[in-house]
Amino acid sequence: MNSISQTQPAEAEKIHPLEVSELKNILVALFQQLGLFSQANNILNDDSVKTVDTVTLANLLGKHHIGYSVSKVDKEATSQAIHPFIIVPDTESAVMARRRNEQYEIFDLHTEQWQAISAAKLPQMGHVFIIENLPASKQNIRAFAAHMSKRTKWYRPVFWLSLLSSITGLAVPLFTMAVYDRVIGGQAPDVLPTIALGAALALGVLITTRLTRANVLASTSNRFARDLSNLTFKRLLSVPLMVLSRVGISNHMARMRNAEKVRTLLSGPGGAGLVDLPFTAIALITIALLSGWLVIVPLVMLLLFYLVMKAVNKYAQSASPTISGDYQNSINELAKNLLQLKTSGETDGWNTKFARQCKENCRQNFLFAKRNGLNAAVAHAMSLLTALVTVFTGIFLVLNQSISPGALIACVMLIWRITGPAQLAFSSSQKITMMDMAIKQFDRFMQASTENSELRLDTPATHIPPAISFQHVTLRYGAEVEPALAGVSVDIEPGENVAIIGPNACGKTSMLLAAMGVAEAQAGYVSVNGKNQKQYDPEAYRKWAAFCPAEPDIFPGSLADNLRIAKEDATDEELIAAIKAAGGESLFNALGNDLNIDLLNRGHTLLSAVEGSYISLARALLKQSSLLILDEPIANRNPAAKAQLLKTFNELKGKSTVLFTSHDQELIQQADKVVILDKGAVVYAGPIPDQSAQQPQPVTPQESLPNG
Ligand SMILES: Nc1ncnc2c1ncn2[C@@H]1O[C@H](COP(=O)(O)OP(=O)(O)OP(=O)(O)O)[C@@H](O)[C@H]1O
Repeated sequence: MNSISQTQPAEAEKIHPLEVSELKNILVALFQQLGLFSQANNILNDDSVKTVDTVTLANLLGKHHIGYSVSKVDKEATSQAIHPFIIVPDTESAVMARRRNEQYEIFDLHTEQWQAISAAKLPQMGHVFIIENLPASKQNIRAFAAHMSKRTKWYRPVFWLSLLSSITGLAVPLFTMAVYDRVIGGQAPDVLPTIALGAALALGVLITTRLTRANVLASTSNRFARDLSNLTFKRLLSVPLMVLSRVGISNHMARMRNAEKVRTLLSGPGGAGLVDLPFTAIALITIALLSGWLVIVPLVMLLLFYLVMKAVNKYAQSASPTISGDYQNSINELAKNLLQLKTSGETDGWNTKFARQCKENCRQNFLFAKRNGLNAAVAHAMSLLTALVTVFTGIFLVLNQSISPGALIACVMLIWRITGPAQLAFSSSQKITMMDMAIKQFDRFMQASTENSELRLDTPATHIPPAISFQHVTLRYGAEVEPALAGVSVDIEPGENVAIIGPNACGKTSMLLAAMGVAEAQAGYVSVNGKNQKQYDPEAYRKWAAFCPAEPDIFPGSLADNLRIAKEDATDEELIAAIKAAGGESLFNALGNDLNIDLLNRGHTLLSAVEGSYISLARALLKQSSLLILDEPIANRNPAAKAQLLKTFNELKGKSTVLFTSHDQELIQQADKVVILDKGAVVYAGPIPDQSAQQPQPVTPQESLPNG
């Protein structure tokens, strides 16, 4: 995928907050014009894309791997456009246009024809989405570099500001020289005010350019960090679950933190030092002009500086802490399992482990800090030495009267303008190494395959309950482990209510995850309405299918915030109806019938697991989907909540296809069909067995069903 395509939504966000009429049709037409007919159909048939604003436009281009850029309407940009482009004016409706030879054409949505138009008639105010490359383009293996190059504008002002600041930075040494040689040596005090005024002016310019440049660099690095965070997060969401679960949470956190490392690339003194480094050439040229061959001395010293610092840096890097990752993992684990640890009373072992890691972490960090201290001290000493050697060599030139004393003083002052940035750049070398690693990791991550592809563009028919068929599904979570599902074949009719039951770890959840398309089978497939589930657009499919996990996930915010994750535009009435249908009336009452109370901060009480499960189930019910996939929706409910949930289940019959796992016999009894799993294989699939026909003694159906 081209990284560019995903960098722009944040840019697009601020440009056109209003909904743009017909933008969806324009986007569909654009895809058709680009020859991407499946993608065009995907957008056209996706019910969740009702209206398109510029953010959605950017997201949809990104989703379908179209590389694009957004800028203010600009003749130069549009005249270079190879593909059709979309102009979103500030006031009028959006248009799709293209350049044909020397002429522009705009697309008429009604006649579906291109019509010639003069350049002057194209909207002049607004933003233009230029299509840069199509999905077939080769994957960019240097995603970060590609992203950097998109932000072309930042380095131009930085270049000019740095140049100006380097030139005005010459002022102080040169004025000092003038004072020494002309005012003192030449006995001409009358020129002093002019020199002072010039020096003040130069200093003013120097300070202003430095401040402005610091702002540009800080804002650029923040933009990078923001874009990279967005890109990483989006990519995380589109990587298949199996890949994500193999990698682990700490890695995801490290990835998100990479953006922070990149933030330090340009901001701060290290960044300024790096930017200034090429401009030290100006100081070197000035030294050469003032003192001739004396310039060789700082040049040789700089080479020595470089060699010594390289060795010292290597020495410092060899002490880079290696335990940081493990230490961070321990902290995460500790925070997550604090309650279990306290209740188990087995804290001694953890204490010892944690204290050991803490001590080792401190030891490694101390050693590293010590070596970095040495690094800084050597860099400082080398700077001093360079200045001193220049002074000592220069004295002979002064005594020879080859150069004036003022020129020597100016040269020594200029040496600091060279060694200063060099010192800063060297002291940032650790940051640079870390950032280099972060960039490489980012590039690798951007190459990870995602679930989205041009083969997955069908949108499901969301208004009818689907038929679902598991066809010889075999699913394993790792090469070395037994399959969680082994050749599972089950047919589920539209509107059927199916209970998946069996002992613990028999593969019930895995079957639900396969139906959701988040766990991918290695063999066999799941078909939905006769189509392989993998043909559907993963986002559209999961927007439609309502899933309730066994472990509730509560996000910071209120009950309303937590429920609207499932349906953004749900009314308060819908939210209340959903929480009640999930059996969570008691939770709603406990919250004072207020949807907007912060769940995590209400008097510092936390939600119980069952309260959380009401919210998870309510989220699923809120979607009013024709496909419900529920993992243990009824576990540990009180009788009133359970009765309500049984009623809800009854009401769903025929309207939605429902797959659920449960150990609750009453709920299982309501199902139209049961699938009994054992060690990942189906041992029975069909209507609830008629117990009386099989048993000589009448037994309750509950007794005959496997009880997990
Ligand atoms: N993400 C995963 N990574 C590795 N193994 C997994 C993963 N999820 C499940 N498993 C393994 O797959 C097998 C089936 O697990 P699954 O959760 O599907 O069973 P289950 O019947 O739902 O169990 P339970 O009733 O305990 O919820 C188990 O052996 C489990 O350890």
